[in-house]
Amino acid sequence: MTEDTTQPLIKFRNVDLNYGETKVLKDIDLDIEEGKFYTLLGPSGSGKSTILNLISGRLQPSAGNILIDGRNVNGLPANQRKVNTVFQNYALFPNMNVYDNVAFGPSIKGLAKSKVRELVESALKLVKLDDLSDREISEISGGQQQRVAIARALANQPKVLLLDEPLSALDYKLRKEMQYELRELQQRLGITFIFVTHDQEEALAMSDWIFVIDDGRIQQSGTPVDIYDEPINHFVANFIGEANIIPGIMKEDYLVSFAGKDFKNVDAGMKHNERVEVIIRPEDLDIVVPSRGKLQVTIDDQSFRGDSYEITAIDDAGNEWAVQATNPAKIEQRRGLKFDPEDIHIMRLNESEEDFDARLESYEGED
Ligand SMILES: Nc1ncnc2c1ncn2[C@@H]1O[C@H](COP(=O)(O)OP(=O)(O)OP(=O)(O)O)[C@@H](O)[C@H]1O
Repeated sequence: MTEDTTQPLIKFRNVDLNYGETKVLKDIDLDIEEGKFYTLLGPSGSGKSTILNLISGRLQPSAGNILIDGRNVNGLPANQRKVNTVFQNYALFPNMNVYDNVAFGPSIKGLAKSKVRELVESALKLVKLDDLSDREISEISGGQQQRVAIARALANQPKVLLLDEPLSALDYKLRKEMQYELRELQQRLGITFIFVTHDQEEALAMSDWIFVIDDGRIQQSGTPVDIYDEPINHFVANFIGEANIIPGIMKEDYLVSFAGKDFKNVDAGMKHNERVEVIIRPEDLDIVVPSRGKLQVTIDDQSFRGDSYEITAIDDAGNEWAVQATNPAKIEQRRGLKFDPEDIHIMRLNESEEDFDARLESYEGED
């Protein structure tokens, strides 16, 4: 295996941010590489925008170091960083037309008029607004304003584009379209995007890499598939998609006990009889005739979700299971729950991200 010696574009090492006595960010370590789509995902108040503000230079860390391109930027003001931000409210100038909004950044840098024109035209083309450059901001739609905000940031030719919940003001359909467009734009330009959202579906759909933030800490980082399939703790499992989380005991490698029964699974590397939490996603459960079920359940509730039914079933040990099913079930009927060994995911209690990664690597290497 060849060692990857590429230097991350942005590095946080042991970064804290305090407001007086309040610790808003705690011991943040992160690496951002060039040319990828990163997402900071977490609930309101978790610290996502604060991380963006530290990257852009609007805030300075209370402790720790931030490096951009290998250079320590602690204390370096925002206007000296090759970073631009697109805000949730777009922060456009309402009294200027589309062209002038986009031209603002390059113009105040004192570039020649012809160079400004070139940058503006190219940025507007990228977001497909080149035919609206004379329109006033009040004469374009919300989705178009969103694009102007992106074009305005791109006209500054940033190495990194920071996007702070840029889609949250859009309706569902437009939001889906813009998710696709942003992802496509990032891939075409090859510049680094760092995108903030509290919407897990959006994060899973758009990102190369996700940092899940809660309570001022990075809870887990990884690809969307890794985070969905192998959440490190209760918070991540609940926040990313829906999850059934049941207490269990790892009796030995590849054998877990929960709901009063033993099941084969695919996890290893825990202590003998270690207490764990077991996760099974609702879409990985099937409702079957009782004789084919691994667990016996009674149907408790169900609701129609357009493309599926969400069914709640209670097992004989009293655990409640959410099941995503294509067919309806009958309330109070006795049924079986079916799942495969690989659908059972195990979380240790209080495992650090380093230990978690090392354990996954060591037992995945055994196959
Ligand atoms: N100027 C400030 N003074 C004191 N506390 C602040 C200040 N700005 C932010 N905070 C606190 O810092 C924490 C993190 O805020 P931040 O804006 O980074 O969260 P967020 O994850 O981006 O939330 P949201 O999704 O709601 O924008 C919050 O608890 C917030 O109340």
